[in-house]
Amino acid sequence: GPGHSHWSYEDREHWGVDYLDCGGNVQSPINIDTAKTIFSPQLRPIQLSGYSLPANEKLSLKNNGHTVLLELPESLAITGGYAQQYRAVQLHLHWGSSSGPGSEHTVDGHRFAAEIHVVHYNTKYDTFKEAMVHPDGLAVLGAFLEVGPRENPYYQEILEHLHKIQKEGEEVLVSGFNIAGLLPTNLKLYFHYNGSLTTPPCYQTVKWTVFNQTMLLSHEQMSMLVTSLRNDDNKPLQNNYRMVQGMHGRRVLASFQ
Ligand SMILES: NS(=O)(=O)c1c(F)c(F)c(SCCc2ccc(C(=O)O)cc2)c(F)c1NC1CCCCCCC1
Ligand SMILES: [Zn+2]
Repeated sequence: GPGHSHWSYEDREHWGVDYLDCGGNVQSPINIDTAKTIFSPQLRPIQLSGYSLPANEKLSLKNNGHTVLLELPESLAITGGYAQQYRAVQLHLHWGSSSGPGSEHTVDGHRFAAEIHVVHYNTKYDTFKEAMVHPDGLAVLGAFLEVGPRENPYYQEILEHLHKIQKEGEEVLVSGFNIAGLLPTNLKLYFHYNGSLTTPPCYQTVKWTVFNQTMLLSHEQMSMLVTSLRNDDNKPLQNNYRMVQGMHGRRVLASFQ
């Protein structure tokens, strides 16, 4: 992955020593205080294109020691809701453990069981690496995951492979499917704010969208997510979320009242 020295969620308080941006004022994740959000009717529904991939398209699913990461082709694009076009790079998850939740963003202090991030870059830049150092360079679509009454077939497309990539560095090819199924059906209701990558190098170059509608997985699926993977110390890969960061005067916009 991108060259950076060893870091872990245990020493998250020291990231700012090696990575200056991690100590900045435009950091993510944040607590979304719904009493302080600004209703912004000009925020249009998010529109996705190219998200439905044929089964003969093979995608790399990797345990990188910090999360499970699904590489995405640039044919997936955000074509509505942002001022410019963004194309997909990868998606990954954040989760807790069997004894507690692990979303990165919180809403009114509530931490959800887990959270998906679909990372995109602004196509006005030639490459993702170029884009990720510019303030309008990245767009991440986030959604919360909770336990619900039945199995989620879209998440099963990822979770059913986790037992093959238990160790850090292991990867497997998975068949294409409709990636949009990993995100809420209602793409009109969301929070929007300027923030950062939630991992070193913490670049403050992300326009965040956090959907209001939560994704539901079965209890068995959530358990699969929180127990299958190991980190680079061969310990359980759990609680891979950063603590919420200060707003420093930032406001969160809401596309709904
Ligand atoms: N929430 S987030 O979007 O900030 C985020 C995290 F919180 C993450 F924790 C991660 S994983 C840690 C970074 C990393 C490590 C190894 C590899 C590899 O071996 O391929 C790749 C990445 C992770 F990959 C991402 N997304 C990445 C940010 C890391 C640098 C650029 C890669 C694309 C976006
Ligand atoms: Zn993330």
